[in-house]
Amino acid sequence: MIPLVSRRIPLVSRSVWKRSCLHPWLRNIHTNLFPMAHSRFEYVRSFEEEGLLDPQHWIVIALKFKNHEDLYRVHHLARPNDPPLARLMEAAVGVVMGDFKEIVLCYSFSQEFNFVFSKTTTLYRRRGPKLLTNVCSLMSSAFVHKWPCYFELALEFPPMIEGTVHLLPDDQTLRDYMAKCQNVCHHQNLYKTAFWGLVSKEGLLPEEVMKTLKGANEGILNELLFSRCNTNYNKEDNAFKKGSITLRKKVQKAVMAQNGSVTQRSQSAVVVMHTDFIKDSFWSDIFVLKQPTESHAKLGYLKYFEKKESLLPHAWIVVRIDGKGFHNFSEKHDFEKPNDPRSIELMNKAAVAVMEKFPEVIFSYGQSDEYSFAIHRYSKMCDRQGDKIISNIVSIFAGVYVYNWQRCFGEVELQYCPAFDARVVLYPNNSCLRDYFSWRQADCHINNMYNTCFWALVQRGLCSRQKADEILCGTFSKDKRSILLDRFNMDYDKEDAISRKGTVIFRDRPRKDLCASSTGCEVEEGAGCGGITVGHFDVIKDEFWRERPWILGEERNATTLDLD
Ligand SMILES: Nc1nc2c(ncn2[C@@H]2O[C@H](COP(=O)(O)OP(=O)(O)OP(=O)(O)O)[C@@H](O)[C@H]2O)c(=O)[nH]1
Ligand SMILES: [Mg+2]
Repeated sequence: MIPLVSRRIPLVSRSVWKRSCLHPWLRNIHTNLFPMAHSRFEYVRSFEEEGLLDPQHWIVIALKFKNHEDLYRVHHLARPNDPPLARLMEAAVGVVMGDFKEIVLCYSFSQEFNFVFSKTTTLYRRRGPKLLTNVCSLMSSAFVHKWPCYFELALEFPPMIEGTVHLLPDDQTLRDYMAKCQNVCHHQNLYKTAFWGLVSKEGLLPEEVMKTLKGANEGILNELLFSRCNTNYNKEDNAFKKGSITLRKKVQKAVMAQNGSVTQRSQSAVVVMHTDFIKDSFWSDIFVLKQPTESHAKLGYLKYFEKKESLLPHAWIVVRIDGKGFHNFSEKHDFEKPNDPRSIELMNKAAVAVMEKFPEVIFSYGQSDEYSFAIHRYSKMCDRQGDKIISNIVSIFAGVYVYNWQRCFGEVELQYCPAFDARVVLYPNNSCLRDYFSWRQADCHINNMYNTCFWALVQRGLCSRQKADEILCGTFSKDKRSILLDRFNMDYDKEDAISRKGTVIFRDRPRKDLCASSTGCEVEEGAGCGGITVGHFDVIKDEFWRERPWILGEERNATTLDLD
């Protein structure tokens, strides 16, 4: 068994943060040592909302691949449906359902996915954004991870997935929701089959086909397929006509005991079916609902069950991404301690990709397994719908993370698909926004100093992890500095800025005259290309912001706080 201390101490930001109240910088502000210090920056946490979902409702996480059309075009996939792509999507759904046992059902077709969490789930205390982004990012990373199993051609770009959360109060609503999705699948697929049928069989241009099919109803489409494309739609593959239903089923499995005898055990397995679940039989025989339900024709009312949260206009939007279970992930992939440059590089690549994809993101800051993105206060990104913003960003981040894994980690194989959660926080003015980033950088500093001492003590064989914790418990920044200097001849300030300060990314300055040396900042070599600068600056001091007033659009009063 791993001693509690090994799980608690190394790089666990929250626990180290709690101890950080002993840091002199914080000590000056608040002398109360326990429980948590209330630094001037820490107040920014009070802007965070949890987004708890009502109890006893089915939770549906609906995802849609936004760059699906580009995927088809760029990778020359078969129209109207590409079978390997469908199998890849099924495999990615399997990964998500394997990780989240609380998902009881998933209905997917084309580029849309509906993951249903059980009514009673208490996963993440039913925090909507956390459920949404974990599922969304895992879907993205699984898609990228599994792509080579289905295609020889390399994947050109990661998926961009937009997600929404739907809260359904009873079994009838769940059935209606699913029926509506299968209806959409049917109509979309019929149209697509007719469209691409005419393009390929008659050599028509897509624009011409669009004109021909304008306003065509189901009967016309069927007839057109039959007479002009020699296709009987009823004989098309059920996987595309009806979509895929993935659910858990009890199956009997033969298990061999130690004495060699074989017994049958009932186990839960994920199965995929392509059936009609508009009919009663699905709900009475396969996915048995507790309440009686019936088939409804009018389903328009379902749109009111989408959880929609419009973010306040003119407020700064911060999206913070955090790796799921990265303590284990880093152990599994043998990350260097306390900081692995490969991991930092990979996180930075993913963050740069987010900034390149979304021009609204004006600034970002990352450390350890987290990244925060500031979206311009006047941005209308995704109509300022919080769930859409976080899902778009987290899907790109996770996809690029996996996409670049080999580039950064070389021979080290990715053992499983990583997931990230994301939350959105609003800040009313520049001052609060700066305090937010100061808070994150202070956290980085505190963790890093602690971890540098901790691993120096442990890795150089001076003591056990438990002993190192005892030595460092209650120490101030100056104590840690002298431990490093006296015992290891390490000057903390000369350690890499990338570890001490984290990584800052911002859109390039319009002024050409600003250079790294004049600001005293440390900029990575080769950074600054493509209109985005990646560096390791101090964003707590005024200097950074004063010299780059275009980032926030205005100046603010000087802050007197410093790290030490
Ligand atoms: N060795 C090593 N570990 C790292 C590095 N970056 C991140 N980690 C690990 O990632 C963890 C991130 O902390 P948390 O986000 O609080 O922990 P978590 O395990 O991801 O848990 P949740 O975020 O709650 O899912 C750290 O505690 C480290 O264990 C690195 O460069 N080297
Ligand atoms: Mg984490």
